[in-house]
Amino acid sequence: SQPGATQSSAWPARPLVWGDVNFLFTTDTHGWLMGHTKSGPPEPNYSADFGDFLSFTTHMKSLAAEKGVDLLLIDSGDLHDGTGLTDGAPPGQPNAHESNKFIMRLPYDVLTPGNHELYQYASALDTYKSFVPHWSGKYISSNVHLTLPNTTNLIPFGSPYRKFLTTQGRRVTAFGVLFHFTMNARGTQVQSVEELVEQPWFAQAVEEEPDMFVVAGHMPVHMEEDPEVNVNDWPIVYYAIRQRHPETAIFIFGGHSHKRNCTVMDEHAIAIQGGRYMETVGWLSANLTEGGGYTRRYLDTNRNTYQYHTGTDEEDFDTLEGIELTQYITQLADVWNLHEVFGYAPQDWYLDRVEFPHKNSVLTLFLNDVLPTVLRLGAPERSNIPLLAIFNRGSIRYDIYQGPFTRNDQYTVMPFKNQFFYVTVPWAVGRRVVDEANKKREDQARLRDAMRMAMPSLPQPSEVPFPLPGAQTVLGGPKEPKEDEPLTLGYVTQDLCEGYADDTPHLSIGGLDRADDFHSSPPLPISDDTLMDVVFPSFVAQPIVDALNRLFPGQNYTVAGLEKYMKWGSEDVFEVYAREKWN
Ligand SMILES: O=c1ccn([C@@H]2O[C@H](COP(=O)(O)O)[C@@H](O)[C@H]2O)c(=O)[nH]1
Repeated sequence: SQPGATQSSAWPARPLVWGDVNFLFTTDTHGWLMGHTKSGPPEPNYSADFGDFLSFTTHMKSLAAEKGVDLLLIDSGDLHDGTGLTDGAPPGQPNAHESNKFIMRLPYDVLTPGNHELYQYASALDTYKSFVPHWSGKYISSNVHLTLPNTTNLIPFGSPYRKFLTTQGRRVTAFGVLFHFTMNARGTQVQSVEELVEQPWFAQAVEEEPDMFVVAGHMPVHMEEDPEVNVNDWPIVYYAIRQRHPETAIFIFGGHSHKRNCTVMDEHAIAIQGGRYMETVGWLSANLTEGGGYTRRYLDTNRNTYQYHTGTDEEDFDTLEGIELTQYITQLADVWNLHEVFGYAPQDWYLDRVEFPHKNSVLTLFLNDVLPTVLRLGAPERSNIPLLAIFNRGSIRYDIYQGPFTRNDQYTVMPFKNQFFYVTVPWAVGRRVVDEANKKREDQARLRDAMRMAMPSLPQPSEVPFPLPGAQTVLGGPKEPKEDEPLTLGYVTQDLCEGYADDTPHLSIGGLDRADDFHSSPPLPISDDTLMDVVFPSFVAQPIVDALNRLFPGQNYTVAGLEKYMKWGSEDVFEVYAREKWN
């Protein structure tokens, strides 16, 4: 792991149960290739870096070969937007250009893009040119297309599908599916999942019966409250395959909601996903031959986990390639100055453990102090005009831990490069913008729910042989800790499949389901006709402009007509604040 990373003191509770077909899977890694290096709990649980992960997968592939079984490695997308390694490149270089070279060192069998691969055309194009070719067909994007500069023809972003033989000779048909993402950059195209399954090439690819279908997709395997994340179109893919092949094994690997979860779809189909930020490596094993059945496990990403499951120790765990990758990651972090300290955070602030406006919520810190401070510093000439700052919750991505606050931390909290725009309106209008913008989101969610109700519901699994024979230890609810075994803080997963699936038992860190909605700074004691500046990030300019036009008819606001509030963008905000207040 990276120099200075605090190692975990926790260990897995029981060995993995291997089947004849096994999977390791990642999703929503968002650039956390350095691992989590802080000492505040639960960070040490996730302290392995991508070099460690490479050593782990190498040992696991060897174990699979020794056992004469298959082991496939899958990723479900969102490789960048989340740390300095992916987003801290010098100006002009597309996100993830360097970090993608690290990912290319891993022996993935199937990868697929997430929505973050498509926000910026420059990164999408760079992925297409510098990353996709390396995978020789393993990077699959069944419903994503792109146009090359100065052309109009849509071409597949990755391969539309992949048919291959596993090392043990099993025939696999694989697809890669992204939810119907609509905020993608001009020059990229995402087909809806309904449209995808109607394509003649899709029907043709599905026609021939393989030993198993493997579908990696950037959509959650469960329903979510938040309309931005509640994009579970898996039943459409599932039915498209099931109609033709009633009993063929289907393995679905989801993502996007940043949670661990699992759904049994029928006796021969299961959908599962790991969490986010390289905190989880998922494990799924199945017997295709002896009466079926599955086991699953959510592994914490630390060296204890990796060594325990590969029967290695500090002496023989690291492979040369793993050590080399760790060193390359360290070097890039040094070259990009990611450990430069901007200030010292006086306490922890959490994203998901407490609710806004709790004093330990990173959202509270951001709205009540960070944003007002930085906006005032950034536009001193407007400091006599009252200010309402609006932001979208999804732009804040992680906790802040007490101690040195570095350039890398700035990217883990707020990686996006969005400008701040403003309009000057009477307070009577300004105070209603946030509610109005959120109302529209709720309307869209209701519409989507109505469409979903029109879809056939999933069959109830009957007598699903879960888990594999020999895996009984996995059942029976959370493992009781031994009296002398102190539990560390971490995830305690309750997914939709049978039994207990966390690999290492923990005291629950808690976690809240939140919508990615709009928030604003506290109300002002001013009269309705006082003019004020409403400031918001460019990423949400369209919904805010729409809300303003509904509230203030006749003004005809347009995104193109908006002015920048200050020179700093969202990626600078925490640096400016930490230098000002924590230094
Ligand atoms: O430029 C950007 C791009 C995205 N966001 C925020 O991120 C979420 C999507 O993140 P997921 O990990 O896919 O959930 C999006 O809804 C925005 O809130 C941003 O702020 N700026």
